[in-house]
Amino acid sequence: MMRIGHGYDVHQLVSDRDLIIGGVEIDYHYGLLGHSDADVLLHAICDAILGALGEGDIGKHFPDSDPAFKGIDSRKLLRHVVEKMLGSGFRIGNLDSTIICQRPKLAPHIPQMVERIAEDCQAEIGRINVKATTTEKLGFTGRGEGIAADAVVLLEKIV
Ligand SMILES: Nc1ccn([C@@H]2O[C@H](COP(=O)(O)O)[C@@H](O)[C@H]2O)c(=O)n1
Ligand SMILES: C[C@@]1(CO)OP(=O)(O)OP(=O)(O)OC[C@H]1O
Repeated sequence: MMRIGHGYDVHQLVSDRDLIIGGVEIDYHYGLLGHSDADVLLHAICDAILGALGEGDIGKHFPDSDPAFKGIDSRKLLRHVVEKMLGSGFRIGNLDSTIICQRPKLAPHIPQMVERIAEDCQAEIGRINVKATTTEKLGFTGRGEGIAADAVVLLEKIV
């Protein structure tokens, strides 16, 4: 049996915050604003896995009203979601994702993001794909007001 899920997230870019995407800290003069570390890609991936499991979304499992999640490393949230997935008898078939970001240039950081996501998902590197695109300076991402990410995941039943 297979299950498909999709996730999408957006965070605002502001000064005085670290920029953490895909579990990787990126040197930049703006960072993403959020209750957690605001890792927009990992949030989209959590939502995709939860969606495939029919388990709602990240806000249901980790409410931003709960101080326990303030400033939390989103890799911890992803690992928690992955434990839930494995506990339900599923593993990652493959995962594809896109970071929608005008600046900074993300390509040099993508291999490290893939490594960390694969580790947290308990999946082989070959099952994980991360892409980046600008929006040719159009829209809120193009103006550098925020970064968006989306993710699609296929889960396979463990036999
Ligand atoms: N923040 C970004 C956005 C894109 N890239 C890479 O640039 C290539 C071209 O992007 P388009 O917007 O023209 O689709 C693509 O290969 C992206 O991986 C990037 O490194 N950082
Ligand atoms: C992750 C959580 C919880 O700290 O906070 P944020 O970092 O604001 O992120 P968001 O994508 O709005 O998702 C859900 C939240 O509950």
